[in-house]
Amino acid sequence: MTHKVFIDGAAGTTGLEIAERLAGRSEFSLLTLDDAQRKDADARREALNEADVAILCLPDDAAREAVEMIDPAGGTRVIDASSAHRTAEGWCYGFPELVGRERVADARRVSNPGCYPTGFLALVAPLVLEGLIPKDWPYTVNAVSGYSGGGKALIERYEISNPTPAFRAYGYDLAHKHLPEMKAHAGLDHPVLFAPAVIPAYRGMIVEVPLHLGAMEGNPHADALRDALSRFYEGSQIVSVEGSHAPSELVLEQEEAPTDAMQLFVFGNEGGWNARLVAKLDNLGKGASGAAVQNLNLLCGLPETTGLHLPIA
Ligand SMILES: NC(=O)C1=CN([C@@H]2O[C@H](COP(=O)(O)OP(=O)(O)OC[C@H]3O[C@@H](n4cnc5c(N)ncnc54)[C@H](OP(=O)(O)O)[C@@H]3O)[C@@H](O)[C@H]2O)C=CC1
Ligand SMILES: CC(=O)N[C@@H](CCC(=O)OP(=O)(O)O)C(=O)O
Repeated sequence: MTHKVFIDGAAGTTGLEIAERLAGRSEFSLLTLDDAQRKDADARREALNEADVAILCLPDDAAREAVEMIDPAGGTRVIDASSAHRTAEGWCYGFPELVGRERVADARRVSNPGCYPTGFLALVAPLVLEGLIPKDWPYTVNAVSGYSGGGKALIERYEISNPTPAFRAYGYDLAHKHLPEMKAHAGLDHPVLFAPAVIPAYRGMIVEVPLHLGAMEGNPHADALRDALSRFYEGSQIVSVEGSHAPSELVLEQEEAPTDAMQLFVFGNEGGWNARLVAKLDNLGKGASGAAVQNLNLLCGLPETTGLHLPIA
Protein backbone atom coordinates (compact mmCIF):
# COMPACT_ATOMS: atom_id res chain seq x y z
CA MET A 1 0.00 0.00 0.00
CA THR A 2 1.23 3.50 -0.85
CA HIS A 3 0.48 6.25 1.64
CA LYS A 4 -0.11 9.73 0.24
CA VAL A 5 1.87 12.31 2.22
CA PHE A 6 1.62 16.09 1.93
CA ILE A 7 4.27 18.24 3.62
CA ASP A 8 2.76 21.69 4.18
CA GLY A 9 5.78 24.00 4.45
CA ALA A 10 7.90 21.68 2.30
CA ALA A 11 10.27 24.51 1.29
CA GLY A 12 11.30 25.17 4.91
CA THR A 13 14.12 23.73 6.99
CA THR A 14 12.15 20.91 8.65
CA GLY A 15 10.06 20.12 5.56
CA LEU A 16 13.09 19.74 3.31
CA GLU A 17 14.74 17.30 5.74
CA ILE A 18 11.56 15.22 5.96
CA ALA A 19 11.37 15.01 2.16
CA GLU A 20 15.00 14.00 2.06
CA ARG A 21 14.32 11.13 4.52
CA LEU A 22 11.32 9.99 2.46
CA ALA A 23 13.13 10.08 -0.89
CA GLY A 24 13.25 6.64 -2.46
CA ARG A 25 10.73 5.14 -0.05
CA SER A 26 8.18 3.26 -2.10
CA GLU A 27 5.69 3.09 0.82
CA PHE A 28 4.96 6.78 0.30
CA SER A 29 3.94 9.04 -2.57
CA LEU A 30 4.52 12.74 -1.94
CA LEU A 31 1.88 15.29 -2.94
CA THR A 32 3.73 18.46 -3.89
CA LEU A 33 2.85 22.07 -4.70
CA ASP A 34 5.08 24.22 -6.87
CA ASP A 35 6.51 27.50 -5.68
CA ALA A 36 3.60 29.53 -7.04
CA GLN A 37 1.04 27.36 -5.21
CA ARG A 38 2.70 26.43 -1.94
CA LYS A 39 1.09 29.32 -0.04
CA ASP A 40 -2.17 29.30 -1.99
CA ALA A 41 -4.99 28.45 0.43
CA ASP A 42 -7.12 26.54 -2.10
CA ALA A 43 -4.21 24.44 -3.36
CA ARG A 44 -3.14 23.66 0.21
CA ARG A 45 -6.70 22.74 1.24
CA GLU A 46 -6.98 20.32 -1.66
CA ALA A 47 -3.62 18.67 -0.92
CA LEU A 48 -4.30 18.54 2.84
CA ASN A 49 -7.58 16.72 2.26
CA GLU A 50 -6.22 14.39 -0.40
CA ALA A 51 -3.37 13.21 1.80
CA ASP A 52 -3.48 10.14 4.04
CA VAL A 53 -1.00 11.95 6.27
CA ALA A 54 -0.34 15.71 6.30
CA ILE A 55 2.89 16.84 7.94
CA LEU A 56 2.78 20.49 8.98
CA CYS A 57 6.17 22.23 8.92
CA LEU A 58 4.81 25.72 9.39
CA PRO A 59 4.83 28.59 11.87
CA ASP A 60 2.25 28.05 14.65
CA ASP A 61 -0.50 30.27 13.19
CA ALA A 62 -0.22 28.69 9.74
CA ALA A 63 -0.31 25.23 11.35
CA ARG A 64 -3.56 26.09 13.18
CA GLU A 65 -4.97 27.41 9.91
CA ALA A 66 -3.97 24.19 8.10
CA VAL A 67 -5.75 22.05 10.69
CA GLU A 68 -8.90 24.12 10.19
CA MET A 69 -8.70 23.47 6.44
CA ILE A 70 -8.87 19.70 6.98
CA ASP A 71 -12.33 18.13 6.90
CA PRO A 72 -12.60 16.36 10.32
CA ALA A 73 -14.81 13.71 8.74
CA GLY A 74 -12.19 12.96 6.05
CA GLY A 75 -9.35 10.47 6.20
CA THR A 76 -6.38 12.81 6.64
CA ARG A 77 -4.22 12.21 9.70
CA VAL A 78 -1.90 14.98 10.86
CA ILE A 79 1.63 15.29 12.24
CA ASP A 80 2.23 18.88 13.34
CA ALA A 81 5.90 19.87 13.73
CA SER A 82 5.03 23.29 15.16
CA SER A 83 4.41 24.13 18.80
CA ALA A 84 0.71 24.92 18.20
CA HIS A 85 -0.76 21.67 19.58
CA ARG A 86 1.79 20.21 21.99
CA THR A 87 -0.43 20.50 25.04
CA ALA A 88 -3.74 20.70 23.17
CA GLU A 89 -6.62 18.40 23.96
CA GLY A 90 -7.29 15.72 21.38
CA TRP A 91 -3.66 15.63 20.24
CA CYS A 92 -1.20 12.82 20.91
CA TYR A 93 2.26 14.01 21.96
CA GLY A 94 4.49 12.40 19.34
CA PHE A 95 7.22 11.04 21.59
CA PRO A 96 6.66 7.28 21.11
CA GLU A 97 9.24 6.24 23.70
CA LEU A 98 7.34 8.19 26.39
CA VAL A 99 3.68 7.93 25.41
CA GLY A 100 3.80 4.44 23.89
CA ARG A 101 4.19 3.43 20.26
CA GLU A 102 0.62 2.08 20.06
CA ARG A 103 -0.84 5.41 21.12
CA VAL A 104 1.02 7.19 18.34
CA ALA A 105 0.13 4.49 15.81
CA ASP A 106 -3.59 4.87 16.62
CA ALA A 107 -3.68 8.69 16.72
CA ARG A 108 -5.32 10.92 14.12
CA ARG A 109 -3.61 14.08 15.39
CA VAL A 110 0.04 13.90 16.44
CA SER A 111 2.04 16.84 17.73
CA ASN A 112 5.79 16.47 17.24
CA PRO A 113 7.79 17.49 20.34
CA GLY A 114 9.98 20.61 20.30
CA CYS A 115 13.70 20.08 19.92
CA TYR A 116 14.76 21.24 23.41
CA PRO A 117 11.85 19.42 25.12
CA THR A 118 12.92 16.21 23.35
CA GLY A 119 16.24 16.27 25.24
CA PHE A 120 14.74 17.46 28.53
CA LEU A 121 11.81 15.02 28.55
CA ALA A 122 13.95 12.07 27.48
CA LEU A 123 16.07 12.63 30.61
CA VAL A 124 13.57 13.75 33.21
CA ALA A 125 10.16 12.24 32.37
CA PRO A 126 11.06 8.56 33.01
CA LEU A 127 12.79 9.44 36.29
CA VAL A 128 9.83 11.47 37.56
CA LEU A 129 7.46 8.71 36.44
CA GLU A 130 9.42 6.15 38.45
CA GLY A 131 9.53 8.46 41.48
CA LEU A 132 13.34 8.63 41.48
CA ILE A 133 13.37 12.42 41.29
CA PRO A 134 10.55 14.64 42.56
CA LYS A 135 7.83 16.18 40.42
CA ASP A 136 7.77 19.29 42.63
CA TRP A 137 11.49 20.08 42.16
CA PRO A 138 12.55 23.45 40.64
CA TYR A 139 14.28 22.03 37.54
CA THR A 140 16.72 24.05 35.43
CA VAL A 141 17.55 23.36 31.77
CA ASN A 142 20.66 24.75 30.08
CA ALA A 143 20.89 24.13 26.36
CA VAL A 144 22.74 25.05 23.18
CA SER A 145 21.39 24.55 19.67
CA GLY A 146 22.68 24.82 16.15
CA TYR A 147 21.23 27.82 14.34
CA SER A 148 18.98 25.76 12.02
CA GLY A 149 16.76 25.40 15.12
CA GLY A 150 15.51 28.90 14.38
CA GLY A 151 14.39 28.02 10.82
CA LYS A 152 15.03 30.07 7.69
CA ALA A 153 15.15 33.42 9.49
CA LEU A 154 17.95 32.39 11.87
CA ILE A 155 19.80 30.51 9.12
CA GLU A 156 19.81 33.72 7.10
CA ARG A 157 21.11 35.67 10.07
CA TYR A 158 24.01 33.24 10.54
CA GLU A 159 24.81 32.58 6.87
CA ILE A 160 24.06 35.86 5.14
CA SER A 161 23.99 38.74 7.63
CA ASN A 162 27.17 39.96 9.26
CA PRO A 163 28.62 39.71 11.83
CA THR A 164 27.75 36.19 12.99
CA PRO A 165 27.39 35.93 16.78
CA ALA A 166 30.03 33.67 18.37
CA PHE A 167 27.51 32.75 21.07
CA ARG A 168 23.91 33.89 21.42
CA ALA A 169 22.04 33.39 24.69
CA TYR A 170 18.31 34.19 24.62
CA GLY A 171 15.01 33.46 26.32
CA TYR A 172 15.51 36.23 28.87
CA ASP A 173 11.77 36.85 29.10
CA LEU A 174 11.65 33.46 30.87
CA ALA A 175 8.60 32.65 28.77
CA HIS A 176 10.01 30.41 26.03
CA LYS A 177 7.33 28.60 24.02
CA HIS A 178 8.72 25.22 25.10
CA LEU A 179 7.99 25.72 28.81
CA PRO A 180 4.40 24.39 28.76
CA GLU A 181 5.25 21.10 27.05
CA MET A 182 8.27 20.46 29.31
CA LYS A 183 6.12 20.86 32.44
CA ALA A 184 3.11 18.99 31.08
CA HIS A 185 4.83 15.95 29.63
CA ALA A 186 7.29 15.49 32.50
CA GLY A 187 4.36 15.71 34.92
CA LEU A 188 5.96 18.55 36.90
CA ASP A 189 4.32 20.84 39.43
CA HIS A 190 6.33 23.93 38.38
CA PRO A 191 7.58 25.42 35.10
CA VAL A 192 11.28 24.76 34.46
CA LEU A 193 13.88 27.52 34.41
CA PHE A 194 15.10 27.37 30.82
CA ALA A 195 18.32 28.98 29.54
CA PRO A 196 18.74 28.33 25.78
CA ALA A 197 21.56 29.52 23.52
CA VAL A 198 22.63 29.24 19.89
CA ILE A 199 26.09 28.42 18.55
CA PRO A 200 27.45 29.17 15.07
CA ALA A 201 27.07 25.59 13.81
CA TYR A 202 24.19 24.49 11.56
CA ARG A 203 22.80 21.54 13.52
CA GLY A 204 23.12 19.66 16.79
CA MET A 205 22.20 20.37 20.36
CA ILE A 206 23.17 19.64 23.94
CA VAL A 207 20.46 19.85 26.59
CA GLU A 208 21.58 19.68 30.20
CA VAL A 209 19.70 19.35 33.50
CA PRO A 210 21.95 19.99 36.54
CA LEU A 211 20.67 18.27 39.69
CA HIS A 212 21.57 18.82 43.36
CA LEU A 213 20.85 15.20 44.24
CA GLY A 214 22.04 15.66 47.81
CA ALA A 215 19.27 18.16 48.46
CA MET A 216 16.57 15.75 47.25
CA GLU A 217 14.71 13.50 49.64
CA GLY A 218 16.41 10.11 49.80
CA ASN A 219 19.52 11.47 48.01
CA PRO A 220 19.10 9.47 44.79
CA HIS A 221 22.37 8.24 43.28
CA ALA A 222 23.49 9.11 39.75
CA ASP A 223 24.08 5.40 39.05
CA ALA A 224 20.47 4.61 39.95
CA LEU A 225 19.23 7.33 37.59
CA ARG A 226 21.42 6.03 34.76
CA ASP A 227 20.29 2.44 35.37
CA ALA A 228 16.64 3.52 35.31
CA LEU A 229 17.10 5.35 32.01
CA SER A 230 18.96 2.35 30.55
CA ARG A 231 16.04 0.08 31.46
CA PHE A 232 13.50 2.57 30.14
CA TYR A 233 15.14 2.85 26.69
CA GLU A 234 16.24 -0.79 26.46
CA GLY A 235 15.82 -2.04 22.90
CA SER A 236 15.54 1.44 21.39
CA GLN A 237 17.60 1.96 18.27
CA ILE A 238 17.08 5.70 18.53
CA VAL A 239 17.75 6.59 22.18
CA SER A 240 20.90 5.24 23.87
CA VAL A 241 22.07 5.66 27.46
CA GLU A 242 25.83 5.92 27.76
CA GLY A 243 27.95 4.37 30.52
CA SER A 244 29.20 5.97 33.74
CA HIS A 245 32.64 6.91 32.41
CA ALA A 246 32.69 10.70 32.10
CA PRO A 247 34.35 12.01 28.94
CA SER A 248 36.47 15.10 29.49
CA GLU A 249 34.19 16.98 27.10
CA LEU A 250 31.11 16.67 24.88
CA VAL A 251 31.57 18.33 21.51
CA LEU A 252 29.23 19.56 18.81
CA GLU A 253 31.20 19.56 15.58
CA GLN A 254 31.03 22.51 13.21
CA GLU A 255 29.65 20.22 10.50
CA GLU A 256 27.74 17.47 12.32
CA ALA A 257 26.32 14.78 10.03
CA PRO A 258 22.51 14.49 10.28
CA THR A 259 21.44 11.92 12.85
CA ASP A 260 18.11 10.76 14.25
CA ALA A 261 19.78 9.15 17.25
CA MET A 262 19.88 10.71 20.71
CA GLN A 263 22.50 9.96 23.36
CA LEU A 264 21.75 10.36 27.06
CA PHE A 265 24.39 10.74 29.79
CA VAL A 266 24.24 10.83 33.59
CA PHE A 267 27.37 12.13 35.30
CA GLY A 268 27.63 12.12 39.10
CA ASN A 269 30.32 13.47 41.44
CA GLU A 270 32.32 11.49 43.96
CA GLY A 271 30.25 12.27 47.05
CA GLY A 272 26.93 11.77 45.28
CA TRP A 273 25.73 15.34 45.90
CA ASN A 274 25.61 16.57 42.30
CA ALA A 275 24.69 15.15 38.91
CA ARG A 276 24.44 16.46 35.36
CA LEU A 277 21.88 14.82 33.05
CA VAL A 278 22.79 15.50 29.43
CA ALA A 279 21.12 14.77 26.08
CA LYS A 280 22.96 15.13 22.78
CA LEU A 281 20.81 15.15 19.66
CA ASP A 282 20.25 16.75 16.28
CA ASN A 283 17.60 19.49 16.41
CA LEU A 284 16.61 18.48 12.87
CA GLY A 285 16.79 14.73 13.66
CA LYS A 286 15.04 13.42 16.77
CA GLY A 287 14.36 17.12 17.47
CA ALA A 288 12.15 17.60 14.37
CA SER A 289 12.32 15.84 10.98
CA GLY A 290 13.58 12.46 12.20
CA ALA A 291 10.87 12.41 14.88
CA ALA A 292 8.23 13.30 12.27
CA VAL A 293 9.35 10.38 10.08
CA GLN A 294 9.42 8.05 13.12
CA ASN A 295 5.82 9.07 13.86
CA LEU A 296 4.84 8.75 10.19
CA ASN A 297 6.21 5.20 10.14
CA LEU A 298 4.14 4.32 13.21
CA LEU A 299 0.96 5.89 11.79
CA CYS A 300 1.41 3.79 8.65
CA GLY A 301 2.12 0.54 10.51
CA LEU A 302 5.78 0.46 9.45
CA PRO A 303 8.90 -0.21 11.59
CA GLU A 304 9.61 3.06 13.40
CA THR A 305 13.23 3.42 12.29
CA THR A 306 12.74 2.92 8.53
CA GLY A 307 14.38 5.76 6.62
CA LEU A 308 16.01 7.30 9.70
CA HIS A 309 19.66 8.31 9.90
CA LEU A 310 20.94 6.01 12.61
CA PRO A 311 24.42 4.77 13.53
CA ILE A 312 25.21 1.40 11.97
CA ALA A 313 24.87 -1.16 14.78
N1 LIG B 1 14.16 24.00 12.72
C1 LIG B 1 14.07 23.16 13.74
O1 LIG B 1 15.09 22.63 14.25
C2 LIG B 1 12.75 22.83 14.34
C3 LIG B 1 11.57 23.42 13.87
N2 LIG B 1 10.37 23.05 14.45
C4 LIG B 1 9.11 23.70 14.04
O2 LIG B 1 8.73 23.26 12.74
C5 LIG B 1 8.02 24.31 12.08
C6 LIG B 1 8.78 24.66 10.80
O3 LIG B 1 10.06 25.14 11.21
P1 LIG B 1 11.25 25.39 10.21
O4 LIG B 1 11.20 24.40 9.12
O5 LIG B 1 12.46 25.50 11.03
O6 LIG B 1 10.84 26.84 9.67
P2 LIG B 1 11.24 27.55 8.31
O7 LIG B 1 11.07 29.00 8.55
O8 LIG B 1 12.57 27.07 7.84
O9 LIG B 1 10.13 27.02 7.29
C7 LIG B 1 8.78 27.32 7.40
C8 LIG B 1 8.17 27.18 6.04
O10 LIG B 1 6.77 27.46 6.13
C9 LIG B 1 6.42 28.29 5.02
N3 LIG B 1 5.19 29.01 5.34
C10 LIG B 1 5.01 30.04 6.20
N4 LIG B 1 3.72 30.43 6.23
C11 LIG B 1 3.06 29.63 5.34
C12 LIG B 1 1.72 29.52 4.91
N5 LIG B 1 0.76 30.33 5.39
N6 LIG B 1 1.40 28.58 3.99
C13 LIG B 1 2.33 27.75 3.49
N7 LIG B 1 3.64 27.80 3.86
C14 LIG B 1 3.99 28.73 4.77
C15 LIG B 1 7.62 29.19 4.84
O11 LIG B 1 7.61 29.80 3.57
P3 LIG B 1 8.82 30.72 3.04
O12 LIG B 1 9.84 29.75 2.55
O13 LIG B 1 8.20 31.52 1.95
O14 LIG B 1 9.29 31.53 4.20
C16 LIG B 1 8.75 28.19 5.02
O15 LIG B 1 9.08 27.53 3.83
C17 LIG B 1 7.97 25.51 13.03
O16 LIG B 1 6.76 25.54 13.73
C18 LIG B 1 9.16 25.22 13.95
O17 LIG B 1 9.02 25.88 15.16
C19 LIG B 1 10.32 22.10 15.40
C20 LIG B 1 11.44 21.49 15.90
C21 LIG B 1 12.75 21.88 15.45
C1 LIG C 1 17.55 27.92 18.02
C2 LIG C 1 16.09 28.30 18.08
O1 LIG C 1 15.73 29.43 17.84
N1 LIG C 1 15.25 27.34 18.42
C3 LIG C 1 13.83 27.56 18.50
C4 LIG C 1 13.12 26.29 18.84
C5 LIG C 1 13.11 25.27 17.75
C6 LIG C 1 11.95 24.32 17.92
O2 LIG C 1 11.98 23.29 18.53
O3 LIG C 1 10.84 24.83 17.45
P1 LIG C 1 9.35 24.51 17.77
O4 LIG C 1 9.12 24.51 19.22
O5 LIG C 1 8.55 25.54 17.11
O6 LIG C 1 9.06 23.21 17.25
C7 LIG C 1 13.47 28.57 19.57
O7 LIG C 1 14.13 28.66 20.59
O8 LIG C 1 12.40 29.19 19.41
